[in-house]
Amino acid sequence: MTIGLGEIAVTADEMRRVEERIFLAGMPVAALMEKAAGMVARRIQELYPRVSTGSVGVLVGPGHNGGDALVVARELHFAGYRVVVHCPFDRLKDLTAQHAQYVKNLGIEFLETREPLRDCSLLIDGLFGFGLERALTGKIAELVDEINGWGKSIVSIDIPSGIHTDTGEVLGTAIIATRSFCLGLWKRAFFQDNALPYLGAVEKLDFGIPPADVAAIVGNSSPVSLVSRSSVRDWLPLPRPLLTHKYRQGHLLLICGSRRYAGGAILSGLGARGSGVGMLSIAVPTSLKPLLVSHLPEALIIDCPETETGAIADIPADLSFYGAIACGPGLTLEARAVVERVLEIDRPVVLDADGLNILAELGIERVLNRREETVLTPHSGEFKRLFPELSENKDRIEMTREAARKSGSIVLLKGARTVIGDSTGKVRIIPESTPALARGGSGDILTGLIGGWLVQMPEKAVEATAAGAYLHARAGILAAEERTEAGVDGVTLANYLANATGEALATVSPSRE
Ligand SMILES: NC(=O)C1=CN([C@@H]2O[C@H](COP(=O)(O)OP(=O)(O)OC[C@H]3O[C@@H](n4cnc5c(N)ncnc54)[C@H](OP(=O)(O)O)[C@@H]3O)[C@@H](O)[C@H]2O)[C@@H](O)CC1
Ligand SMILES: Nc1ncnc2c1ncn2[C@@H]1O[C@H](COP(=O)(O)OP(=O)(O)O)[C@@H](O)[C@H]1O
Ligand SMILES: [K+]
Repeated sequence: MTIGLGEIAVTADEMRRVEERIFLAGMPVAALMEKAAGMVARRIQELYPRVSTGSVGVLVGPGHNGGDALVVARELHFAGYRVVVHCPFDRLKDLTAQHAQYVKNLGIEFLETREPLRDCSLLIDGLFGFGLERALTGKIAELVDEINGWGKSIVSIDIPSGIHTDTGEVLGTAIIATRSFCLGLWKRAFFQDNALPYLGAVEKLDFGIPPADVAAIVGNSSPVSLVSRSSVRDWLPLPRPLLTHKYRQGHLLLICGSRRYAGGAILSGLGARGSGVGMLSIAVPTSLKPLLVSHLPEALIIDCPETETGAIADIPADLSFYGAIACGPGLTLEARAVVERVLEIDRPVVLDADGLNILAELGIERVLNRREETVLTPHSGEFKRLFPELSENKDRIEMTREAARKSGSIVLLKGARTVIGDSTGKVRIIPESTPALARGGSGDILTGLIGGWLVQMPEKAVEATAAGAYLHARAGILAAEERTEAGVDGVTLANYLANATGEALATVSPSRE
């Protein structure tokens, strides 16, 4: 897209309004369906060649998703596939009904019952698209459940039927697709954790939506955008100026660890190292100092007096000396006084783990009026403690947006798809990641990494947060590709950060020549 929005993820309502503009401008509805479904049919032929594919069963719903499916059935039939159609609905929208009539007249078999679909090797799901608003029930729900049980390859058109386009919720039940072709613009569900198990491999088919129409509908609101490699490249303060020195490349203070949780401090330090930060100081309980020195020889270790149980009691340093502070991993709830002190300082702060749990005890108002940016990085459990009134919401995108607004902070909600909201209402999503990161310690790396970028670009706190989260996910993906999903421990993940950064920097940038 060239409208300055980058890639965005839209709601069903936004998609409908964009579509309406296109129709109003004169594009016939049937022509748009022909374009979109034609692309689906071509991709199916590429991915499932006729010679190696048995018969194809096409599930047709009552709306235009069903119309798309009928166009696909027709095109596959012309391409020589054996195609059968199952449409368990009496009333179809006009355009869909017309396609159904033509497909019947071509001699394509319409199955009365679902049983014969078992003989197909590929199923096309055109039951419901973004028009689905209520739960699947009765015979349709039974059909979906039975088909899922067969374990066949299923290609969903636009979105797996039964998935809510915006929230990704399962409405009653939903098709578990092998592959989903999202039509035109990414729908939000493609980035909602709830929907991930249903989507299979995902691909967007771009059938030529004028950017001006997208901008007219989405541009003036607060769009949900996807963090891309090229945007990360543009945000990172790299390459560095030739004339620089370590104090110009940011001085980050990490506050982390306790006698009980020493590893969190090391991993946060390794994450910060991955940002290339100029100077790194790490405040830890005094008994952890030798350990930290041995793992992070370049860091200045501030040994802090300890409480009886080995938490940081106080930090013997002027906190305003540092460019930014990242605080939380492994602290335990005993470090409350330390977190209170950090929140008083006019410096950008990243708060994670026990830093967040302590903030939940103090009350979220504590960060509302901070003069410098606060970045909160909760996983869903920490989010619930911080924003209990929002946690009933099923929509991770909207709940992150609301949390950011309420706290006047940048809120990064961790998960399979990480969501970042800022106090202006904008939301950014990390579009891909790997379950290899679902492992203790991955989050500690992220805290240090975001802190490291934040201190190098304090005036662009949202971008620093988004770049950190993007590179963290990419490092996980690259590490898992080489070492399997079982091989991505925290230290390994930290080592792959440089690969992820290199990959982002290698993206071609015509504007930078
Ligand atoms: N984006 C684009 O530009 C393009 C979009 N295109 C395609 O159009 C699709 C959207 O089409 P759509 O609006 O007709 O809605 P769709 O998803 O087919 O379903 C709505 C139908 O289902 C019914 N229904 C709903 N819930 C139900 C339930 N639980 N149980 C039973 N029935 C239920 C509902 O009936 P009603 O609520 O009126 O009773 C209505 O009839 C989109 O996903 C894409 O594939 C392309 O062709 C061209 C380019
Ligand atoms: N299924 C998953 N897919 C992708 N990323 C995941 C998944 N599960 C967890 N992650 C990522 O791993 C990290 C875990 O962080 P966190 O829960 O704080 O763990 P810890 O505190 O043990 O390090 C987060 O960045 C999160 O987004
Ligand atoms: K569908």
